[in-house]
Amino acid sequence: MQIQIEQISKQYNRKSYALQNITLDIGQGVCGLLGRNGAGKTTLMRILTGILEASSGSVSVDGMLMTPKNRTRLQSLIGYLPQEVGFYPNLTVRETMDYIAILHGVNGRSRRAGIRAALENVNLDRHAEKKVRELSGGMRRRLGIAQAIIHEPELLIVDEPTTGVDPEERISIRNLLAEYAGRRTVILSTHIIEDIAQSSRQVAVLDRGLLKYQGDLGSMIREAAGVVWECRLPLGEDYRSLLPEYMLVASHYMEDGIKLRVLGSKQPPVESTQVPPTAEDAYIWMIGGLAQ
Ligand SMILES: Nc1ncnc2c1ncn2[C@@H]1O[C@H](COP(=O)(O)OP(=O)(O)OP(=O)(O)O)[C@@H](O)[C@H]1O
Repeated sequence: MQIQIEQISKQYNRKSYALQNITLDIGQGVCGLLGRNGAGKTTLMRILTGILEASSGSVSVDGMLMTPKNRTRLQSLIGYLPQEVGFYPNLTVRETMDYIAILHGVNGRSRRAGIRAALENVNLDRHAEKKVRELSGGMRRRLGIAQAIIHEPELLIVDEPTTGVDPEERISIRNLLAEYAGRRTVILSTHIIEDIAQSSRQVAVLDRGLLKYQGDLGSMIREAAGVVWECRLPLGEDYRSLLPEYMLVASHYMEDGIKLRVLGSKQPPVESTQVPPTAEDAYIWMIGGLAQ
């Protein structure tokens, strides 16, 4: 499936842009949409699903423009997992799926088979008779994915699927999304680089409504070549005043000093060596540093 986003802008008010002139082509596989809170990820995803209208620009899916006339047809090809899904706590997993399948118009025998397949896909089949209120955070996220794939969409859009889940669940969610993307397109938003590092063929970085990068992860990492430094400072030194122009990636306090990983185009004026960039370095470099 090919998704073309052309010059999309969105203003919720007249003062600022949530998205500004975003042009992005997305193909088969996992596309990681990276950005910190407020970057515009949810806004872009909602526009892609047809829930929200852009202020200007266009979206087309396999050549079909997202217009009011085409919306229902296109939405039948799209599955969406928002950040928060309002499940009924007293329904069981199976009842929840049944309810959602009916809303999608999946009926009869194909409904039962579809529910079974979706629950198997997310490893919830053994918990089908559990009440939603008895599920862990990670299991709820997996139920969210199951409801989004009940109609076997060609395009699956998931908004921050690993937020608030433990590390083991996070890996399991990443794997099942990668597996789903084997034959289809998955757009996954996150602010956690590890969520996309293994599986994403394409990466897009949003920052304050602007598209800072689109391409593959390897090229994104190369963008930060030559700007990553490991520095050593004596304990007690204030690195913020010594290195005010550098972006901090990590700091480690050791018994014999402070080890820092910083980003900057020139060698820092302290004991330092240049090191190869990681995906995280490249991401922080692109968004101009982490919020302090
Ligand atoms: N309904 C709304 N009305 C007004 N402003 C909004 C609305 N929804 C989002 N915004 C603003 O648009 C910008 C982008 O928000 P958006 O939720 O798309 O970002 P995000 O990258 O998904 O962040 P998060 O991960 O925190 O959800 C933010 O400045 C946000 O405050």
